[in-house]
Order: sequence, then structure tokens, then C-alpha cells
Amino acid sequence: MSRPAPILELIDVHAAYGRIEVLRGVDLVVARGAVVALLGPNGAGKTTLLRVLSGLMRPTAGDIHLAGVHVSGASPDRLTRAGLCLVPEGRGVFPNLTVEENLWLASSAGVAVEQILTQAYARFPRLKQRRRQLAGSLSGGEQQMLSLARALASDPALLLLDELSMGLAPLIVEGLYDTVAEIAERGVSILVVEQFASSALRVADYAAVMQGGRIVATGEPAEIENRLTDLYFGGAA
Ligand SMILES: Nc1ncnc2c1ncn2[C@@H]1O[C@H](COP(=O)(O)OP(=O)(O)OP(=O)(O)O)[C@@H](O)[C@H]1O
Repeated sequence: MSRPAPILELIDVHAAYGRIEVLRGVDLVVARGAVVALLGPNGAGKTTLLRVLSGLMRPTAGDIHLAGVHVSGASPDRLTRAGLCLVPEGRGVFPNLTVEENLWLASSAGVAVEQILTQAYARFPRLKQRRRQLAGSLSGGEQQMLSLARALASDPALLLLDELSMGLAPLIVEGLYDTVAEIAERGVSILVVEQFASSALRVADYAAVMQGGRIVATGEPAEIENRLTDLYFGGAA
């Protein structure tokens, strides 16, 4: 019997802002149920890659397969329906709406709002305490919990997380990554992008390093962690 296709496969993906090519031939695989950490210094192209993957930007060349289906250039809407969900850098919550209103808006067709609220509050009791508070007045960690809860409401097959740790204290980041590990245990595949690596590597099954618009190293998290300084600052082979 043939093995199921990986949840995500990129083959020689290119993308550009105007004439400036930012992704220069990205190859990457996320196996079903895996957590993959995509690391890399400022400007490596990580956020651009997530924009391309979530349909916000069209690749100029290359192939993207989601669960074996060719989706290069597909709309965000189609990708969402196919099970992909992006948690963007900067958290993507509506600051002038309450926690509960943010969760209501995350409800997708066919999933009862009550069920979404129950699941979100079970996973993040802190959000229940603050359900009538405006999202913009939550702490950074709480906003990140809310954006994760919103993402999970769509019952994604593949979660794309951009800089979950941005601007947060280490202890908060550790807690969020514990949640990421729990989400993965439920069978959700996860591609997590981080500039600073250790928390993401702790929960990852596999890691890749991006530099100058290409993947320059892939491997086990421990191996990548040992090579990270060289890969970021010493140029990569
Ligand atoms: N809208 C844009 N127009 C033109 N150039 C852009 C745009 N957005 C990003 N870039 C450039 O593309 C390159 C890759 O940026 P990108 O944000 O993808 O990197 P990154 O790896 O996510 O870095 P960071 O961790 O700093 O966010 C950078 O040189 C950046 O200046």
C-alpha cells in the first residue's frame, strides 16, 4: 500500500516583491502529524513563505501540495477549506472586540459557537475569565492564546504559526509551546516559524533553517540547535 502524501510539500518555490526575489527555490516537507520548526535570521523569507502558503501572495514558480493536492496560487479561502490555518505574526485578533466576540467570529460553517467556546475555554481557562474583556487590552501571551483558540475553531489539518514567541517573556513562551505540543498530539500538523529557536525546537519533530530565501539545512532538532550559530552567522553549506 502506498503511504499517504505528506500534509505539505513545497518543490522549488519562488516568490518576489516586484522585481526582488525573496524566495529562491524553497523545498520543504511537513509529514502528517509532524511539528516542523522553520528557523532563520531576520529577512530570511520566513514570513513571506507563510504568506505564500496561506494564499496571501502568489508564488512566481514552483509547486505546493497540500495533502497531495496541487494548491500553488490557490485563494486563502480555498486553502482554509482544505484545512490550512495561519496564525499571523502580530496575532491577528480584533482588538476592539471582546474575547468572546473574537471567538464567535472564528466560528466556521457547521461548527456550533457553543462548542467553539467550550473547547477554547477548556484549553485556555484564562480566556474564560477574560471573556468580556477587549482583546486589545489582553496581555501579549493572552492575545496569543486567543489567536490559537481562534485558529483551532476551524479544526485545521495544518496550522502555520508565525513567531509565536514575539515580544513575550520566556515563561509565557514555554507555556504556549506546551499548548502547541498538545495540539500536535491531537493529530494536527504544525509548521512553526521562529527566529529564536529553543522553544520551537523543544516541541519539533524536525527542523529546517532558512537563509537568503532558501532552506540551507534540515535535520533533527538537536542537530540543528548545535549548528544554529554557524548557520545564522557563518554561512551554510
Ligand atoms: N511587502 C514587501 N515589499 C518588499 N519587500 C518586502 C516586503 N515584505 C518583506 N520584504 C523583504 O523580503 C525579505 C524577506 O522578508 P520576510 O519578512 O519574509 O523575512 P523573515 O524571515 O520573516 O524575517 P523577520 O523574522 O525579520 O520577519 C526581506 O528582505 C524584506 O525586507
